Amino acid sequence: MSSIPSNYLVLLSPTSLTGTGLGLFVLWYILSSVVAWYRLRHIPGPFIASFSYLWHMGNIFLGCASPEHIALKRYGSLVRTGPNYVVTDDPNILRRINGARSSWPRDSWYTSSRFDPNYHMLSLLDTAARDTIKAKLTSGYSGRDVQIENGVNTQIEFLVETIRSRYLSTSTRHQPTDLAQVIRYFTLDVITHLSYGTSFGFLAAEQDLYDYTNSVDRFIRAITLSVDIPLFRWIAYSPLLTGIMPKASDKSGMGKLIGIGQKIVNERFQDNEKHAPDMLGSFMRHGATREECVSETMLTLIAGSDTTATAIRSTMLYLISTPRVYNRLKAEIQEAASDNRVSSPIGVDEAKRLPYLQAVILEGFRMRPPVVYGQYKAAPPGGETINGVFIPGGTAVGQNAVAMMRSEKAFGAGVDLFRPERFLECSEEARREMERTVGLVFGTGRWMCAGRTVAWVELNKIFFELLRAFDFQPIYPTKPVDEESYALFTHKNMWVAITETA
Ligand code: HEM
Repeated sequence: MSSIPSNYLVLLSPTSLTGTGLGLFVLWYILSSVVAWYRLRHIPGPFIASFSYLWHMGNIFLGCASPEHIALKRYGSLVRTGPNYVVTDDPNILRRINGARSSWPRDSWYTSSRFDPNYHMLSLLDTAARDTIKAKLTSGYSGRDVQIENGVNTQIEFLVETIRSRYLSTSTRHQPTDLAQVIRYFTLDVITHLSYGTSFGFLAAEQDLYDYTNSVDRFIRAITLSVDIPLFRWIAYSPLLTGIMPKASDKSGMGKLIGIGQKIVNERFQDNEKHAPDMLGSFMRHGATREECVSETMLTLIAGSDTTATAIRSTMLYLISTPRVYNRLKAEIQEAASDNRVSSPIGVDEAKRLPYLQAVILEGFRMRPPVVYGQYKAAPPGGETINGVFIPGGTAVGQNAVAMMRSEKAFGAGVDLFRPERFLECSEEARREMERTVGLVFGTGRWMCAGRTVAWVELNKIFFELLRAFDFQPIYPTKPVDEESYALFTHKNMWVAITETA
């Protein structure tokens, strides 16, 4: 019997097999990186992003996605940020690829907004399936079936009452207040009130119920990695990790909120209670199933709390650090209130008649568009040429909202400065165009944010009511807030002293 020569046995030893495996992996990595680089080599961007996701990973680890995306302006309006990612700050490109008749579907980037086994409107890739579910939800989101303004009024009144009773500083009492957290609780209460007919009571409890906001903060890096990096996305949604995903049976975190939502939905379906004047009632009346109602009401909370909170906190931050703007807005508010031109809380129609308030809201969005980048759509199979640049089929093209909002072409000089006057010192036509561009923070076309009516109602009321009742002063002016940015912003430690309005 012939035996294997000893020099072949050496080749089969564990050390040499590991070495060969490693070598093959390195070879595969180099070849696939070259192939990835080659495909989109004509699109400029950071070199490291042309063959790897390291540019994104760096932003995620350092929490600096916003400044890094703003800095991409130097490469032009179509910039490569990953092997298959391109972002744009050109409003016309975004309108084109997101338009009602566009043939660009959602890229697989969207799947990772899923937080339980069921898909919701935002995570569905199939356009027809997403349109079908959207049709069942539209009346709830748009306010046709839900008294959005009444719901927001109730929560604003409660916020003002709560600040007055708990967070007020006087000449004899110093009461530092973390406005970042107060606003986060407010937006959570608004959205749960509108969705389920009863707020979950974050502000009343004056604490992070079920450790929800803490758990979102703790996992923000892991969540963003699984959103942006295909390999991490695959791992996060593989059967390997189903055990660690949020579950309705969890005692805390997102799972706990899913559990509470599921209980409310189950009770409604048990009693066939379809008439409630909230979003859940509307979804049921328009034929959403029990599972769809659980996922879609939870989505309102995920999509509608930290986004709106970012807009409120950022605008408040710029207001309290810009005395000229603060005083001018305060004067407009006091004049409208003393002339009895406004209700209490102010109505949206009344707020729209206050030009400076409107300019402040737009400028706040411009300085900090709550969704920093993303919303990638996939180029159709044959590819498409945009502004003279060929985009091969399957390339994911997304929005660089922060760079778009800092465009001199769209907003004139001094784009890094908070200056609401830019919306007032121009022709009506120029103002309308700037307003249209700011509106892109909600996306555009067929994919536009479903909850923008809710957000606009909140924003039209909150600054007026906060500044009508109170004055705000940053306690640490050299570091008024801790801010990080991923696909969304996070704000912590926004310590202010709040006093009765002078
Ligand atoms: C200032 C606040 C907000 C901003 C800046 C914002 C921004 C966005 C953006 C950029 C998108 C994605 C658009 C795309 O895919 O191209 C989106 C989608 C969505 N937003 Fe908002 N949003 C805000 C508030 C809200 C609120 C309050 C709600 C809930 C009441 C909400 C619910 C949703 C939903 C359900 C989607 C998915 C829509 C779909 O799949 O068609 N958002 N939002």
